[in-house]
Amino acid sequence: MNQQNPTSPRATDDDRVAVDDHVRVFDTTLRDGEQAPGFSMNRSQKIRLAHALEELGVDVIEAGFPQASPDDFAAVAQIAGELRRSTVCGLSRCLPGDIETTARALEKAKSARIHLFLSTSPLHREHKLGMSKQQVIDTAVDAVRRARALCDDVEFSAEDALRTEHDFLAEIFSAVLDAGAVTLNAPDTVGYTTPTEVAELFAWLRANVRGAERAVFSAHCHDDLGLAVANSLAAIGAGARQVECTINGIGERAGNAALEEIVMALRVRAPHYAVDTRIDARRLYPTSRLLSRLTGQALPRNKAVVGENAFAHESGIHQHGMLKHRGTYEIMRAEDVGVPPSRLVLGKHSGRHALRQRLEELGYTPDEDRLGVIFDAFKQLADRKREIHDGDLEALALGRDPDQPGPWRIEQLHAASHLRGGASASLKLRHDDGREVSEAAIGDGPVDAVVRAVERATGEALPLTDFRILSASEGGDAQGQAVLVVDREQRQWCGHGWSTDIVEAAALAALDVANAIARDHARQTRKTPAAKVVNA
Ligand SMILES: CC(=O)SCCNC(=O)CCNC(=O)[C@H](O)C(C)(C)COP(=O)(O)OP(=O)(O)OC[C@H]1O[C@@H](n2cnc3c(N)ncnc32)[C@H](O)[C@@H]1OP(=O)(O)O
Ligand SMILES: CC(C)C(=O)C(=O)O
Ligand SMILES: [Mg+2]
Repeated sequence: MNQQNPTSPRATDDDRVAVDDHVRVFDTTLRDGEQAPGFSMNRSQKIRLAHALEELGVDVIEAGFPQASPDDFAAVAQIAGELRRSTVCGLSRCLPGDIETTARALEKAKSARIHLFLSTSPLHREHKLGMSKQQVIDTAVDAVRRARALCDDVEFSAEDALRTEHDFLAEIFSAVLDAGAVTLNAPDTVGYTTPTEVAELFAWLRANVRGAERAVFSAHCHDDLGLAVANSLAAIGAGARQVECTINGIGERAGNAALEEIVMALRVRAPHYAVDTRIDARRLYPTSRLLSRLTGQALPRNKAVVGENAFAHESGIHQHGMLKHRGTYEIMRAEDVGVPPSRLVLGKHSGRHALRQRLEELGYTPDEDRLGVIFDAFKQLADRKREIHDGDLEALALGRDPDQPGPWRIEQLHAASHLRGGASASLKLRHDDGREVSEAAIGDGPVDAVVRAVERATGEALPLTDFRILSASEGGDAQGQAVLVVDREQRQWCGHGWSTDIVEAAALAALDVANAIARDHARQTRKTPAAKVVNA
């Protein structure tokens, strides 16, 4: 591959242009994020996310690429008309038609930006655009002038900047700055650069672009080598004062730099970076969850800052430390990024300290001998199940069979799929208090029907936000694990069911949630204190 190896002259400290300590957050979830396969959103979803981004405190929202389609135009126009605090930006090629369309889409914005881009690297100039260096400069300058005639705030991006010759990059940035651009973006379009290289480039540009003191330099890093956040931070360290990023790091190919990671790196390591954004970090988790829900794309559990495991601890040694002082194993507080308080997950790696703490929170105070018996049973159970839930613990504490924590148990189940779509299910449940209930329901498929039947029989609404079947063992008679997530009363309930029959696994998972809700209501009547991790 024809990789450029541009020289990397270094700027001396004396050459540097003074910069302020505000890093502008330019969010491109609705443009670069949305253009990646699997992440497209309809207009009303985009509007919803745009409002959430404004609430989050994003400085600039790239709302779309108005020339791309009538719907993209309409979404950008509606976002421009509705937002009042964030600048609304539209992406545009360096073509008169694109620029006019983008300006029209932004007409109603309180604060608007046209974002022009044109490739500058030799590979793109030669093979993609078929343009000489001079043609690239002339096209960019002409476009910036046209855009400035329609909008005061114009950003220019040199696409594939990180594989562009440094002196050509400085030349084109100087020219577009003269023509009226305000923000100069040097994107690592293909995620090729490294932190050292990107820092050298930004320092060099600040020293060598004519009029650099008037410009805001911007970084836009892709994650092809998993370096997007590190590269963005390195650019900020070298004077970039705008960072382009996306919620959950979604974006073209491996994605863009994750907004929540950059924001929290700058905040957690504040003395190191000495700059900050205006993001309300407590909105990070809700915004991340909203995006996942809108796109239907779940996050990996171990995703930094906003993943399910980011503030969860299962291993005994960590839990012991957390119970003494949470700074032992956490560098930021869950509540500061809007995540519900840290939780100790009980599983096969947990120890007695965490077990005792959770039992006490549930209202059980076993003596040392009894705790030892419960702990042995807990370890055996944990070897079979991935996570131990409160219902399991209560059953162990009460000496009941933890696989059937109740109060509802399935006595009979029947489900059938119908030939031209649809399915029905009927079941009989028995309650610990002796009641027996039989119910039937229809649904889009057998899983839907069985969940509806559990709802009717238990009287608990189960609005599903996620349903998955995982293979829990191997071979032809593999056990399936159904995982079912319900959002209710501003809480998330997660149920599990195991069976070789996936419909039965789904019924058990639905019953697991209905039982957990029923037990929670019973517990609240007993006024048991809520779980918490000891202070920092
Ligand atoms: C790095 C990035 O993320 S850039 C943004 C990428 N995002 C997208 O492409 C999503 C939206 N895109 C689209 O909907 C379509 O590509 C459209 C509507 C913009 C254009 O569609 P078409 O006119 O059919 O062109 P197509 O996409 O096939 O090819 C791109 C054309 O734009 C030209 N082009 C590419 N970048 C630029 C630019 N920055 N300035 C001017 N022209 C450009 C190409 O040379 C090519 O021109 P040609 O048609 O004269 O050969
Ligand atoms: C349009 C530009 C900024 C881009 O997305 C890229 O180069 O990655
Ligand atoms: Mg990009």
